[in-house]
Amino acid sequence: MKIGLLQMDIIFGQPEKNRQKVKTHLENFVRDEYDFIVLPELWTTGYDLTRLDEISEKDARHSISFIQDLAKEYNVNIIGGSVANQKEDGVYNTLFVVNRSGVLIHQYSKLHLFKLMDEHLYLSAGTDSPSFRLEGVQFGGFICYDIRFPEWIRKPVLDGAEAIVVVAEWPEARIDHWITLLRARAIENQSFVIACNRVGSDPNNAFGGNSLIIDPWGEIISQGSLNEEMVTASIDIDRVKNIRSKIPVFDDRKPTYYS
Ligand SMILES: NC(=O)CCC(=O)C(=O)O
Repeated sequence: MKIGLLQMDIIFGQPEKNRQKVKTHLENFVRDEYDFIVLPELWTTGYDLTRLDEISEKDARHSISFIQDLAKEYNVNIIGGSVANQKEDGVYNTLFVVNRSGVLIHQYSKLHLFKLMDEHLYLSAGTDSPSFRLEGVQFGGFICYDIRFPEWIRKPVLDGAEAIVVVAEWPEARIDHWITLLRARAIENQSFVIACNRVGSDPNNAFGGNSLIIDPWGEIISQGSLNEEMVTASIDIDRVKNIRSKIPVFDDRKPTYYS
């Protein structure tokens, strides 16, 4: 299973320019025949939250159909990062997943809003399940700040997830937390972690790249730099079974004592 994390810089508040950027990157990289491409959090708008009324999309329609076309054209599954998704009752930060045939198979709106970046003032928290299944693999899909809540990441894993996908705009100032938390989520859940962060900066933050593909033993298989690039790795999902049989954490849990 070949994965590509599109660790891009995001042009602040310019959805059309960002879509063009993604298109160009895919044109340049598709020859490598990926199975999964992952985009970062809020990749159309960045954190231009004060202008969301103007630049967010009704039901994320435009970006979803854009990703659907790319998925079909390049025969690749796309975890379409997240986009600012305008609904009747507010704007959500929504991750969506499109399969190779261009079918939208999953949506998840960020549950934990990050006050330090003003999300609670402009965005609404979602209530969706993070679980989805694609190409015979069970996934949990999360957005940035969510990784600080291990009990939330655990949920899809208890439902059978073997890989955890994360899309993010994580600042460079806390990049040690990003790496440490993601390695911990991989080790404690004995799952692959596939995490795409952005690079570059906006008026408030410089972002830390370091997109990561981590195996279920916690080893980093591939790590991004601070530059715009495609971070890639091929993973063998059977490694999950192998690690889980070596240290049977899931058999040894004592959930009756945990609440
Ligand atoms: N976009 C986010 O959710 C950022 C989360 C973050 O920076 C953190 O430290 O947590």
